[in-house]
Amino acid sequence: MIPRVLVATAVPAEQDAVARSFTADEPRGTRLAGGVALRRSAGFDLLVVGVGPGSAGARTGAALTAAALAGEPYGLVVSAGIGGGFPPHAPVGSLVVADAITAADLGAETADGFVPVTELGFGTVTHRPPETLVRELTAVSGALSGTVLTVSTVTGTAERAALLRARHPHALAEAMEGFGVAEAAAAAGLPVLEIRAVSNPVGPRDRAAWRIADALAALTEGFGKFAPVLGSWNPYDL
Ligand SMILES: O=C(O)c1cccc(C(=O)CC[C@H]2O[C@@H](n3cnc4c(=O)[nH]cnc43)[C@H](O)[C@@H]2O)c1
Repeated sequence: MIPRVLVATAVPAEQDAVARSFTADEPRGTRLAGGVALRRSAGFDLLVVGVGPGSAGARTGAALTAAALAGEPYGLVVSAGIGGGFPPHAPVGSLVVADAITAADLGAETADGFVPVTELGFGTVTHRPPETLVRELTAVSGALSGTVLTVSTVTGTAERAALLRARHPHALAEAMEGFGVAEAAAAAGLPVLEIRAVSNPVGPRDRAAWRIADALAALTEGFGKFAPVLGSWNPYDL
């Protein structure tokens, strides 16, 4: 059976960019418990989950639970939107499909440096999307694949960017929702993907220079190529 797909974006502009890739049918809205608005388009359900991992995790979890209780469970969850790219690995305008979704700052600072929660005996800091699906998506789109970090604070200095790359050598991008969405998916026993279109370099803050329109266009173009793969993906190919 073809899995139902939930696509979580932080803000409506990102949702619109995803929806623009579906030329086939008109979206229709549904209201879930707690006032969560769900937009249904071309077989995909699109949900605005807010900025940051807490909001993203809570709203994604609510939508997954509501769907399961209604007897229409999802089979796949996608965190999508714009993000910062680590230069020169992920240039502005490029598209990144996460092969690992990692909480970059979930842990403790010690005299010997940062310690992730897993080394303190708690939880997880990384979720891994299905390898076969990541391979197929990069093959159809030319997207990059690597680690996407989830941060609660947008990186604003070259020093912080270098520190994150030193700690996570496979990191291509950072954003603020992926790990929250992934935690909700994992709690529901579902696979997760994260897709980011790079709007700005990770490094010294220059918000005026963010190329948001270019990144949103890249997201639309990328989703146009991803949608047929996601729509026909068989979870048993995991
Ligand atoms: O102002 C707009 O038109 C607009 C349109 C779409 C999105 C935005 C956002 O500001 C979304 C914030 C969202 O972006 C992610 N993001 C982007 N760059 C970074 C970064 O360098 N580090 C961390 N996160 C980044 C993040 O996921 C935010 O939720 C505005």
